[in-house]
Amino acid sequence: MSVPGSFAVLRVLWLLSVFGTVLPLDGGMLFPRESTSREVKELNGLWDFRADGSPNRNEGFEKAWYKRRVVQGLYVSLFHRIPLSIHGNSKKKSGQSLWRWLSDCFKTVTQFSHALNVSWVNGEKVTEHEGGHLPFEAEISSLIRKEPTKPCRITIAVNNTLTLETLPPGTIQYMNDRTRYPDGFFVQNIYFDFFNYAGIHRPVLLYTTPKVYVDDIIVETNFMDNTGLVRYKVSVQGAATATLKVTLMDKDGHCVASSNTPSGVLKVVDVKLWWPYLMHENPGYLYSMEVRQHTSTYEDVYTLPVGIRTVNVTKTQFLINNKPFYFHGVNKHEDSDIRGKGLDCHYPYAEEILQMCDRHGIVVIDECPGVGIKDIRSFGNASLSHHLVVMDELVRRDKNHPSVVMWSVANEPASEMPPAEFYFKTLIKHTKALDHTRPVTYITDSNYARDKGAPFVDVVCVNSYFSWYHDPGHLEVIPIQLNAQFENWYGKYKKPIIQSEYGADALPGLHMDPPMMFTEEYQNALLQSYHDVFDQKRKQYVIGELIWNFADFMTAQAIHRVVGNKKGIFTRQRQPKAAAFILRRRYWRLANETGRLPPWTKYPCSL
Ligand SMILES: Cc1cc(=O)oc2cc(O[C@@H]3O[C@H](C(=O)O)[C@@H](O)[C@H](O)[C@H]3O)ccc12
Repeated sequence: MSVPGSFAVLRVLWLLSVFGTVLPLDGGMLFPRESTSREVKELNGLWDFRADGSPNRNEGFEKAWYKRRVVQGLYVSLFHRIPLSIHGNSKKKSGQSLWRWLSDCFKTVTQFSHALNVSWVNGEKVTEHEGGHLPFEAEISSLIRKEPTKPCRITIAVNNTLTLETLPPGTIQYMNDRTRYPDGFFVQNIYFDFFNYAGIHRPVLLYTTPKVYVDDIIVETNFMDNTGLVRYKVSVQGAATATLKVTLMDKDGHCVASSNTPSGVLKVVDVKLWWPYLMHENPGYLYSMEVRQHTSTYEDVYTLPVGIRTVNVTKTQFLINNKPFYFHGVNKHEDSDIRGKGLDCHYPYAEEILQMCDRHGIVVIDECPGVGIKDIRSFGNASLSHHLVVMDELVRRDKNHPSVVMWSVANEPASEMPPAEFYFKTLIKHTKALDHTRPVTYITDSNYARDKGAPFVDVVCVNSYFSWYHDPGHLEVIPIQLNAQFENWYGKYKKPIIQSEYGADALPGLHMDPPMMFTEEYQNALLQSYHDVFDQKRKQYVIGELIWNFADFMTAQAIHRVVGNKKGIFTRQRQPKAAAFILRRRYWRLANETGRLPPWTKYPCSL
């Protein structure tokens, strides 16, 4: 790590807001990978943990906890949930936020030639970041200790308080009626339906680069006939000039194209396109782009997986490689029984998950944490500015994933409110300016006639819960209401439509005939009714159906949540409910109709 002439960079891949300022977005955010010039160390495992429960919630800063190990006798692992909500008592209104402090100490790790001595870093503040869903990093070479035997300490303070201007937004509400609540009692109000976990949820990584290094790579792909076109741009930091060698290799490591310039177009003869699973016998084909830069003193090597594919939208279709693609699958949440929030995630998915999707040909709509924008005050300039930065961060992180075919800027905002028009016009224009190769959407549950942001999206994504939240128990309304939903949206906007959420809660093992709400039979019947309508409309302009939800997940406690949301087709422990079999049969039927099955799928996937 302390190789002479190298930078050490601390990368926090995910935690809830650390301090409160937005950093300017310059530089790349390439996923840290090992190479002959780079080392990566994962700092996962047990961290010391301390919640700041002091009356003004500020003791950690006042007493500079970052100057020593934080100890409370409670240890948490990165991938263990920290099920602390911030409901509780606080004496002072100004200091309502509950900070959690985590520290990790370590000594030299043998595979590195020098001392590995990093911390926050050893009492020195290195960075701060607003927003809990996207990675940030800091260069810490100057803070690394020189003596290899001295332990090093990283301290991170995290705070999951949500305000009107955070993403997701929330409010803190004090309950001042002393006949009903104790002194200082407050609650965190949220407008979304998942548990507001605190803590570090994704890997913290320490990695090195040479002082002159490949900072970013942008890749855009296309093809003509059987020639693939890979337009690329490499940014180098640390030197005004550097010599570059860009080599594109196929799966067998054979060079298929190369260049010596920092930007250009690589031509790939007899290209193997990146195809979604079930659209081709060989889905998820990835080339490797090796970028090798050197000066007289430094050499850096970074290898990026590259899938060559195109995405286009017409009035009625979503085209991948000019072939109609039908979205079908699950929405997933970052939640499971043991880990709580971890790598199996949402808003947005973890980089490791996107890498897996790249490899397997799983198509992803990449959504930012703009969920629960319900209060009109969250459409103000401060919120919008932050939202633009979050989209910068998301596109910067995920732009090179072939699996990511569309950006979603929000989920179920109050898009019928007047300020939503300017808000979404600006946000979508900004996102398109960041990436002109992908369509942009947000997920709406507003009425088609009143939605103010829909004119700006490329694909209309609609959530609806007929015979659940509306007309509960009346499955017979689904054909009429779902048909009307589609006709209304398409009639007004002439854009393709995805049913981005539909579903019903089901308690595993609860049965009734005739079906009643919350039984497995009701969930089945509801899905089947929706599917009948999808089967008519997908011949026209409906381009997808995404079930809510892959698995049951934890939420805030509420009278309509029975230890969390039970709309999973799997339980929170990933055991199937009856609906999982309905979905499996349906997806194989769709695949048989429209797809290309890899040879190994013949068994056990027959209907
Ligand atoms: C009360 C309610 C009514 C309604 O019509 O829709 C709706 C949608 C809600 O959130 C979305 O649906 C999922 C669900 O309720 O199961 C959520 O988990 C998801 O995050 C939301 O996109 C909530 C409540 C209502």
